[in-house]
Amino acid sequence: MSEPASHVAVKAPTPAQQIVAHKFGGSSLADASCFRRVAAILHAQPEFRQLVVVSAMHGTTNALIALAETAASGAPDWNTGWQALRDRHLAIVHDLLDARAHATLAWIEQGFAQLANLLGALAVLGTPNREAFESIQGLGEVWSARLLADFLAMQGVDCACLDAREVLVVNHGELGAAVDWSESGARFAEWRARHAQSWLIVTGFIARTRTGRATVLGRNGSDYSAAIFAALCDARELTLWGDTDGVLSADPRLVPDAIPLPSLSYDEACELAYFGAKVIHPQTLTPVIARGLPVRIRNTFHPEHPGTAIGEVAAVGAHSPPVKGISTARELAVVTLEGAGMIGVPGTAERTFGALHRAGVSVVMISQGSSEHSICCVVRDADVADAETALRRAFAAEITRGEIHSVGVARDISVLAAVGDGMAGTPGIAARLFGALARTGVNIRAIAQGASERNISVAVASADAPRALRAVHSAFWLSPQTLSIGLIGPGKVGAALLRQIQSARPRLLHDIQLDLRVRAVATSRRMWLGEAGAADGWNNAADMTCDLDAFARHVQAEHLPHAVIIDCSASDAVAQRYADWLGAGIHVVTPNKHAGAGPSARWRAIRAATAGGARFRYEATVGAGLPVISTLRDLLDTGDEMIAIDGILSGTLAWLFNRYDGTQAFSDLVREAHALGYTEPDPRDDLSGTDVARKLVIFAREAGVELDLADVAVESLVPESLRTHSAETFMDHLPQLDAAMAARHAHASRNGSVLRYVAHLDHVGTARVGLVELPSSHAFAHLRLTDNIVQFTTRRYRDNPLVVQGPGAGPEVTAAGVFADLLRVSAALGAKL
Ligand SMILES: NC(=O)C1=CN([C@@H]2O[C@H](COP(=O)(O)OP(=O)(O)OC[C@H]3O[C@@H](n4cnc5c(N)ncnc54)[C@H](O)[C@@H]3O)[C@@H](O)[C@H]2O)C=CC1
Ligand SMILES: N[C@@H](CC=O)C(=O)O
Repeated sequence: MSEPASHVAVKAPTPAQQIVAHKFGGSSLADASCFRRVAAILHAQPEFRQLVVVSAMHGTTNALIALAETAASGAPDWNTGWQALRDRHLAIVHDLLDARAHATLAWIEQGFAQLANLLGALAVLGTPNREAFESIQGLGEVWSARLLADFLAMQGVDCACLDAREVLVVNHGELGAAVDWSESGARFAEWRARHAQSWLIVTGFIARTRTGRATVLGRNGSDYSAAIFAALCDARELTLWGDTDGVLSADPRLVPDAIPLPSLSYDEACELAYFGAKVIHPQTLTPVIARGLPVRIRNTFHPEHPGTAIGEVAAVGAHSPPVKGISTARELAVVTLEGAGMIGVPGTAERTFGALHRAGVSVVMISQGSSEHSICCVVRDADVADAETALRRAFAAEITRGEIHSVGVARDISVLAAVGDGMAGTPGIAARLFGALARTGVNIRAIAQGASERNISVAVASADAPRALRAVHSAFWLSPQTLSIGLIGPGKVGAALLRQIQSARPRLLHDIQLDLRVRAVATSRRMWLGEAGAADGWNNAADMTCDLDAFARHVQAEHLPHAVIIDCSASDAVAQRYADWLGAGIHVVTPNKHAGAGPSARWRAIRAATAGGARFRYEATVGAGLPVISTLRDLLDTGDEMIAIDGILSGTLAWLFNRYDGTQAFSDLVREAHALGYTEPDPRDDLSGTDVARKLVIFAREAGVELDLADVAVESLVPESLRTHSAETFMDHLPQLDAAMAARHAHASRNGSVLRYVAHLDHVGTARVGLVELPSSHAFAHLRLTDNIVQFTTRRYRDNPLVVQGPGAGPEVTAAGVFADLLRVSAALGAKL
């Protein structure tokens, strides 16, 4: 009787004895210096025994396929391409092996002679021949493996080179090339018995069929070869060397700040590998998973980087996010079968997918609502006509009877999938995904999530895919929350805002991963469109005429999820654009009062345009940096009712009347206020009371009181004679204000009063602004500098009104108010504020 298995003395190799496997892709073997780099990496490994699987040199396989196609088409000019490929290989041999190159040159020449024979035969046949094609396609791996082996041997390495076609036997089936493990294992053991060298260099991509014909393993075949040979050698670990620092969290061409993932489980790697993360093909993982072999993805050009470790369970650290990465696939289509005839009928799904199978159509994603009224799937765009025809044929009878009323097709679709083992059992993942898509204005066409909860896939229009990908990537904190910002009006407030953003950017990026990118700046005459993070250099940029359409298009970049326009002008023409921008999903932040106090029809259109989700924030239009609009909103939102609003709403007029004591000219003070940046671009807007009247209209509309600028009774301090001049002429004639102001001041002083420009609004729409004499005991008489004061009398604050007081003008405080609005928009978009 044989001993129980547990007592059999198995002498397992110690880790030190076990072989480690490496695979180098084509980009790692592009030229002689790449070969040297690969050799240096291998020499740096601590392991004594190494298996090295190689791809063809970069571009060789495509060149061979092109040559085979040219020859098979009967075109005589394959010779030029053949010569170029031969010259490239010979040049690398000369560079790598110098005087010791004779033997290598001899086999390279032989190899190219063999290629010439095969191409000649194809040219004579004039038709593509699979056997010849596959022989030709695989030559690049034969050459690169032998060349690396010769180079290592020259360096004194004890190595053997294996042409995988000697041992690796595969059958081609529906799932691709399937390994005949028993025959391959026996052949490899036999070959190994004759080759005891400690380093083995093996050709990737190529194999033989059972009948001994040369064949190839298909897309990413070298990775698959590496996994197969690692399994045959019972390797301890497999490293796939490429040109990225591991598997990235998203396609870096679409998400430039995609991050390398430190670890993934096999399941996560399979999910991510399917689309987007092209660094590993799922097929590669099959032999690896079966043996629990750890895999590492590393960068040949950055070998110090640890890359991504793939194993049975991803290393879970404190910072392991539930979503590891987002993959995307383009060029897809949604096919929908719809009709009441499907409800409760068993076999509809079987018939649908059977028909697609028979038509050779691969199904990328499936979704069916529980009503069973429709079933939809995503297929490759190239297959969509076949899919539609197959379904129409399969359900012809039901379509004729009206039981199925449509086979719908939507093209230009991309699928985006959020992937991570940590998603399973974690509530809120889908909400965050869908919320991110909603906030960036992306419509979802179909949704699928398997019960493994490891992957949520959504189908979206391809035009939306880059924006959707970036939004979702940042929603899961895989990259910063990025806002593409355009600033209109880099005057006093705008310039202060640019400085504030510039100085806060590093902190926001580091602390809360919020990336505020000022990518466009416009004045009325010129604009700058760029990519920089804070528009530092816009002043030196070449002049470009201002075109607000081009400006908005640039700000709403396809590759950035959120766009914000900040209007720091005082322009009515700019305010006219808000509704369009908001309607297009661009958020608007502004201290410009022309929208809030403009024609009421336009105001309603602006508010209506926010229905799609774009935010409109305008706190700095009243009280500059003071929280007055938000205070009123909070009162009303919590059920309070506005009875009256009284106050001093102009920083300029507050400052003027706080300073004016009759001893100096009023006009000198106005000039000073202008220079300090308190006044409107045209100081008459302040002196005429219009600016205060606008603020009152903004308050009224916020409180739900219908009011237009014309409804406000306004006392202007600008004499009739100066109302129609240009702003410059007005400033020249300012002293014309002095006599009247001196008289008003003297009168107030005689009464023991002070002059203050006050505003009053009540819930029935009474609105007036004007200069009044107040007793020196009045609360409004004790303000400092540019202080505004706003007194809210409400149902709750009837006897003792709620008062907000503080600086109400000046570039810095106003810019801070605008900045706070920008951060509120960022928070609404998901920033961790
Ligand atoms: N200065 C302050 O204390 C406060 C200002 N505000 C508001 O902030 C805004 C800016 O004020 P300031 O910076 O003081 O004015 P400013 O005159 O210094 O700057 C205005 C800027 O807007 C630009 N601009 C004008 N028309 C334009 C157009 N059609 N297209 C593009 N750009 C245009 C100008 O070139 C200039 O760069 C105004 O709406 C003002 O009412 C609000 C609260 C306080
Ligand atoms: N010119 C305005 C600026 C703020 O709106 C003022 O003085 O209040």
